[in-house]
Amino acid sequence: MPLVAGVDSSTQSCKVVVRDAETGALVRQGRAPHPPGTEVDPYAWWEALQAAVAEAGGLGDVAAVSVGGQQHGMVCLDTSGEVVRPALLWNDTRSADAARELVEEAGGGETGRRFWAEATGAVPVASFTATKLRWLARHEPDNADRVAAVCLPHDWLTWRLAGAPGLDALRTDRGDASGTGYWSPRTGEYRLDLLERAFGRRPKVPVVLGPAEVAGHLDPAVFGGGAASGAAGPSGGPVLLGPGTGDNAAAALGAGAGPGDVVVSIGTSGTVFAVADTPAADSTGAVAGFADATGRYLPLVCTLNAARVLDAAATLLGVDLDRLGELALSAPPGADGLVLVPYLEGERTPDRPQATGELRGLTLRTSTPAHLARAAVEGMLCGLADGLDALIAQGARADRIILVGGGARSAAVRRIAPQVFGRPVVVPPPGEYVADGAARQAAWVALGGDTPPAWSIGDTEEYTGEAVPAIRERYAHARG
Ligand SMILES: Nc1ncnc2c1ncn2[C@@H]1O[C@H](COP(=O)(O)OP(=O)(O)O)[C@@H](O)[C@H]1O
Ligand SMILES: O=C(CO)[C@@H](O)[C@H](O)COP(=O)(O)O
Repeated sequence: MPLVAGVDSSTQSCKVVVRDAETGALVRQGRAPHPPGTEVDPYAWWEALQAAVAEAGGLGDVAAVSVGGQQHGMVCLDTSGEVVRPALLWNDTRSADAARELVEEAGGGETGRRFWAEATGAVPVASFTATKLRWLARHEPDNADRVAAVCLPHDWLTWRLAGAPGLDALRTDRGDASGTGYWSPRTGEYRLDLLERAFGRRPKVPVVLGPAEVAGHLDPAVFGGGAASGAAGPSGGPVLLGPGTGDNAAAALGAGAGPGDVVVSIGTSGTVFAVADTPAADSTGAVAGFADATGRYLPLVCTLNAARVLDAAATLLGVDLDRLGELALSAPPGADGLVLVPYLEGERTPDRPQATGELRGLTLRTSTPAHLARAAVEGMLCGLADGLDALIAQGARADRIILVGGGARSAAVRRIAPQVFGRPVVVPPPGEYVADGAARQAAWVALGGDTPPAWSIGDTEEYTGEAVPAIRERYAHARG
């Protein structure tokens, strides 16, 4: 019974699961928080990973480990492998002007957007690594001069697990490479010319591995040495490191998404994505044509405002998340016309990095905690419903909608989602689907084979409900 470990180094926390490689059965798990903010010292992720591994009972008996991580974050390293500056995260919008510049320089308007969509699968927005590099070159030239290599959060953590053995040992995978803005999912090659266009030169980038290739071996020294601390695999051999991937690609693997499935993930980000056999190139910029973790593609829509909209509404009302959900369910569908456009961190889809949130339809009748709670849940879901429309417009089938992420733990979200989406949603048992996907990849690396091992995700629950079109109509009017 070989064991494997999967890591989810996401925006708010690090989660580690240890599972049976063959059956997928959960053996143990751990988690540790990440610091807040959109600019984070990567060593904070490293410390959280170590704490989460310790809580999960160490890695001494696992055959392989894979890391799933928040996408796009810019981790810059100097020639000695030291971090040049804190990482800029996917939800840091300071590079919005850089994104606009890159589109302008490619011809602007539809021409510029089409250029990028065809070259890299996606139109640049502030989230993507290429725009952050442009920002760095413009605003911090001294730091930019020190950059010898650029990589992403999961690449850096995998490299640290290997003992940080020199910049040539940096590895990534197709899924995360596809969120940089300088890698083409269609050709499977870097576009170093576009990296140079963004940054002014070509720092080293990680080698892109195939879905089950070995990225290296766990360094015996990283957890203090000795087999019990994770120095050696169960048979005394080295612990394999999987290629890892971006958190959404890992969630697709963890939730067992297949043809016809659309995954809606409600974490810090809201994402709507499908596994596809062909790459996407949406010049409107709504759908990012990423790659997945199995050799296929992952067309994806991402909003900046998801579970934290619920956190913010709960704070405003002075209640916890369970009470927020009860309040939301006690108000009528449509909240009697109260609409929250929840652009609390600006927004990425639609591309409005400077936007702020708006509450519309306040009356004496709607000025209640229940109405506000309902408007928060509905507003967040409306942003995701727009994403679902965009994905379908790009050819995705949506035979089944699978709801995952921290926000899916809310009964109100699960019950209101069908009214907003106009379709039933399927909810797997509460779990850490990104970490699970990373673990499934690790099992694939450990066991070999052409496809990942077949793991069951357990019994799903289906939530149904009549569509309430007025919710989206009023939202569309309010968001403009
Ligand atoms: N019972 C719950 N009801 C509503 N939201 C919840 C609940 N439990 C967790 N969450 C939300 O989940 C979010 C974290 O989700 P997660 O998927 O772990 O995020 P990330 O992967 O971005 O770090 C938090 O913002 C929190 O509000
Ligand atoms: O930017 C994207 C996808 O393009 C985000 O989905 C990040 O990958 C962060 O994910 P979470 O931490 O919210 O799961």
